Amino acid sequence: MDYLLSRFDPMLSMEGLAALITHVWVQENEPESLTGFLLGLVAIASIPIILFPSSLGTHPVWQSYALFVTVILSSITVYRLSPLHPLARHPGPVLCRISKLWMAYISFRGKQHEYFKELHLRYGPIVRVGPNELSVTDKDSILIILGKDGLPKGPLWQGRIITPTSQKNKANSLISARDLQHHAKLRKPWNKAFGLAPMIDYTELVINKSFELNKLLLGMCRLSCDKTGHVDLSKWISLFSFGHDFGLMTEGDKNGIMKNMESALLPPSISQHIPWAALFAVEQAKLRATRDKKKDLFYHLLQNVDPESTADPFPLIVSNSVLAIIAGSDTTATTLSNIIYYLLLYPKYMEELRSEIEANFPIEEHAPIQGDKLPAMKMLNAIINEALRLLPPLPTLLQRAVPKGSGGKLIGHFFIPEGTAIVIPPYCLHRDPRYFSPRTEEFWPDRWSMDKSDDPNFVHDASAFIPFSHGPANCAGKTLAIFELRYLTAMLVRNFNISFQDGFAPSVWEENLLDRFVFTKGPLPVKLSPRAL
Ligand code: HEM
Repeated sequence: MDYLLSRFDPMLSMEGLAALITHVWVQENEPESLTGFLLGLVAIASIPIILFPSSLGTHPVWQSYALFVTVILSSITVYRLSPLHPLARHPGPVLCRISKLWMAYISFRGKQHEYFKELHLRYGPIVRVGPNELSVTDKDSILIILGKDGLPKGPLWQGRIITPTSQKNKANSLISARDLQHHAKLRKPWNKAFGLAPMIDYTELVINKSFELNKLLLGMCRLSCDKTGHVDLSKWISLFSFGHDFGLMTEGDKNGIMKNMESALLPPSISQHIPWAALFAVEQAKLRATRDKKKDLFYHLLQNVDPESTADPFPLIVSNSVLAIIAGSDTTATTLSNIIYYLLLYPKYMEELRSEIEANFPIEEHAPIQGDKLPAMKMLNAIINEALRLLPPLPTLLQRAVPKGSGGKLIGHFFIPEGTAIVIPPYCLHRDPRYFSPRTEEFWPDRWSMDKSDDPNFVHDASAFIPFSHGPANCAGKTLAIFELRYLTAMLVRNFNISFQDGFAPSVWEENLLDRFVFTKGPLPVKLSPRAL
């Protein structure tokens, strides 16, 4: 005893105690600012040093800090792995249960969607993918989590806040609004801006943009002596989608905006901020506010601004222009490129689709592609759906969270404690044989037109098909996106013969798809020749 007392060090003992108390406090009160949190830790760890300076005679100061860090990390690890943790009953890899750092690494590698699929295969429909996070692939949970009376957005939006330039812009960003009422308020102008009348204006803009792309591609074919253009179709499709009348298709990406945007998707997929986008948005907003009178999305959003909530529409248009660019361009461009990729991989469907398009808009007669006929074209829509099923452009992180103070939520047989984040990964649901089989992993558009009664083993559960998410925070631009997908696919397939360039290994396309919250893609080198000049 005397020996123990003689070895007792008040500074180190208090350091250990401070670390345990800090862990308990952090558990209850999640810090919002990383800098504030780190400064707080240094301040707490310094208290024992200030109170017991005499101990410094026997220990260097760094030992005191090292002990604090070791105790707090060990305490967190033990608690997260222990049966005392509220999510202890849910299976998941040890590294995921200990820390989010492991998932940040997986995210960095870009194959998060495949990792989630492996986890669900190994552990079942509910997997613990983070210390306080679950991933769920039971389709019955979709309504409970994403539906009308579902949960607000999850903590990932805390870190992904776009337009961080000012509080005003933050408060106006629809996609990162975590409070249900605030989200509903911000969503109203978007819903109106995608109503029937505005959609007529947008379809005209999409048709003009498609003509522009058609003309550019034809021009490239004409330039070569064999009338065959060698192009990276993925790049041109991106210019088309991102172009949204920013002149990128005709002038090219002179300022590297698109390139910047793609590289800017990596940091937020790990830590989360895209400041350059705010600058571009401010430019766009100025342009819109001063001289541009086109009846595009910005025009309609401004028309529907709630005058009580935003006297000055500028912050609204800034955050919305970033949102429209980010939410709408990569998603549409990747899906369009995926559709062409699958059609090149499965020429049978290219031919069937071409016959359907020709039957409606014969190329010899120069019949214009009519938007109102597209929804009834079975093969066209089956092909689009099948590409969205296999490669949903937002593959993994549809995230919601049980709010603190709510008391928790019952999801099926499971009670989910407050503070838990829940992910519904479309990529995993879409490739789950419980919902789509047979040929679950194959591109098989016919599944969309088959009659269930033809084959008792045939499963096609469209309620598990959620490329645009579900509920009050689903994709606001879905109608526009679907129109763009239908129109441009029909135009390209009718007007051009398309094939992979020699030497391009098609498998590289899927290898290059990286899950950076939305998919980013690599080049799609194709040969194009006009079907009628
Ligand atoms: C193929 C194309 C597209 C796909 C697959 C897609 C998919 C999605 C998904 C999965 C979400 C997330 C919803 C959630 O967290 O539950 C979303 C949100 C959103 N999308 Fe799209 N999107 C596409 C194109 C577009 C376009 C063209 C626009 C508009 C220009 C757009 C605007 C938005 C907006 C504003 C949100 C946020 C909605 C909210 O938080 O209420 N999207 N989209």
